[in-house]
Amino acid sequence: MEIALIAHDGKKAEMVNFLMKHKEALNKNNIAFIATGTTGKYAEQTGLKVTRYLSGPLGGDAQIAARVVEGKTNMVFFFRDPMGKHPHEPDVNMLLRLCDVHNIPLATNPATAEMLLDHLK
Ligand SMILES: O=C(CO)COP(=O)(O)O
Repeated sequence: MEIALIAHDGKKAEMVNFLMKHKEALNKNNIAFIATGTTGKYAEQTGLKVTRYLSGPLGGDAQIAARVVEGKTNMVFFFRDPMGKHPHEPDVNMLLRLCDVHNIPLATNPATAEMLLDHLK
């Protein structure tokens, strides 16, 4: 199964904490990780093997949205920063919308991501 990891700048620390906290579970299952560029770099620092796409503002969200549409990505952890303004907001909304269109589980905060992860165990 493929899980996409994405975090806005204000949420990258939460993503790293989440990945560290659940390292064992994430490594135990047969999961392939993909990520937007900078999130992927942070995720790699936790020891995860990650395929990195472009940074969000350069089209990384759109690349991951395409994988969702193609049925390649099975789950999305997108820790959005509700306090931030993002130049690529249309891409962000597109990804969120397409997860709903294709019924792909989407966690926009660590609490929900933990519940999804529990389901995988
Ligand atoms: O902007 C993002 C999501 O919309 C994330 O992109 P980065 O992981 O490259 O910071």
